[in-house]
Amino acid sequence: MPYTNERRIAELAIHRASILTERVYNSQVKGTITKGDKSPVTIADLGAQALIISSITHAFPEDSIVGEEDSSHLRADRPKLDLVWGLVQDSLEATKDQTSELGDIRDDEEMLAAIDKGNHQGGSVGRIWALDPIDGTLGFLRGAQYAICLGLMVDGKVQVGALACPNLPVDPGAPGGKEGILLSAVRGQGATMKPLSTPFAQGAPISMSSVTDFSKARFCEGVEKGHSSHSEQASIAKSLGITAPAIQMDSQAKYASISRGVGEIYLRLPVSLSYEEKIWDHVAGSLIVEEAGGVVTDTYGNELDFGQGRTLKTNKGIVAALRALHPAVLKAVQEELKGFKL
Ligand SMILES: Nc1ncnc2c1ncn2[C@@H]1O[C@H](COP(=O)(O)O)[C@@H](OP(=O)(O)O)[C@H]1O
Ligand SMILES: [Mg+2]
Ligand SMILES: [Mg+2]
Ligand SMILES: [Mg+2]
Repeated sequence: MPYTNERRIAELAIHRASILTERVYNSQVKGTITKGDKSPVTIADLGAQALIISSITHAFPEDSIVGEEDSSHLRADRPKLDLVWGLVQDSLEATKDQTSELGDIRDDEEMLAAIDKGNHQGGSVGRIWALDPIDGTLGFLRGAQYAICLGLMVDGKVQVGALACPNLPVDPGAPGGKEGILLSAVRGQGATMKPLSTPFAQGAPISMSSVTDFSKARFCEGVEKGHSSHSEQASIAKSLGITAPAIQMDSQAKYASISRGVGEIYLRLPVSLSYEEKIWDHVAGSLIVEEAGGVVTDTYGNELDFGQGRTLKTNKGIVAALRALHPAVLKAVQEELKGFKL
């Protein structure tokens, strides 16, 4: 089957990174830095990016990588660099049985170089991985949902996607139970899920819910009001006859959630006309939802065009829904946004 090895390496790489992010999540020291756009990045984002990029480079040395972060802050801050290098070494040690498949990192210089290999500009030619080492950094800092997200685009089209959601329950029916899931998909081969604690296990196929009655449907949205318009999303839900309150969570855990039947719709309506969605915020999640029986478009009803560079330049917002519900959801979105100058 095509992309079997890419899927396996993607799953193992994000699992390896999750050992580091969970260690930081459970510790007091997050080492938060505020980036130029005022958003936060932590030592966990940087360590996870290093581990994943070095794993991908080991397995597929010819491939390019678009990663969210860069090493500039670490190069200017020796104590933070030492902290990240220590965490990376611990995670390499914890996964040393995977060194032949995922490779090693010899020293802190090699770690910094791995982080910076994510500086590719993207585009519609060749094999390009898109990586979000921690999606939902604000959720991560709040002790809520976050996701480690990795996908492979070939000539601008997503072919492989993998998501680790360390804080989603393994059994959605038992929210207090064991946490941590690993989802993946290959285009045309379906989506699967397994506990994050068993990355070598065979994943179980997942599919979206079969609820087609809006009065029983649920929609997901982000927590951050600055990232999507809650008021417009509420008004759309009302116009569709949705009565259940919105399921709010940070990160691509929303895509993970609807792809395994918890919620039927994910809306991300733009709050500003100028913001361009980043490809790493959608590559993995959108493929997993499509392979689980959903449709993902922007608010114009257009496919997401991942071949435009590091951002989804030609798209605005996200409308993800169960295939049978998508046309009605899109119509309601477009009605609501009429005055917004789409
Ligand atoms: N104005 C904006 N509109 C939409 N998304 C935004 C935004 N500002 C930041 N984001 C993105 O929203 C992502 C989190 O999504 P959500 O709000 O669904 O949890 C962030 O990912 P990171 O946390 O990886 O930086 C960031 O890329
Ligand atoms: Mg960020
Ligand atoms: Mg993100
Ligand atoms: Mg991120």
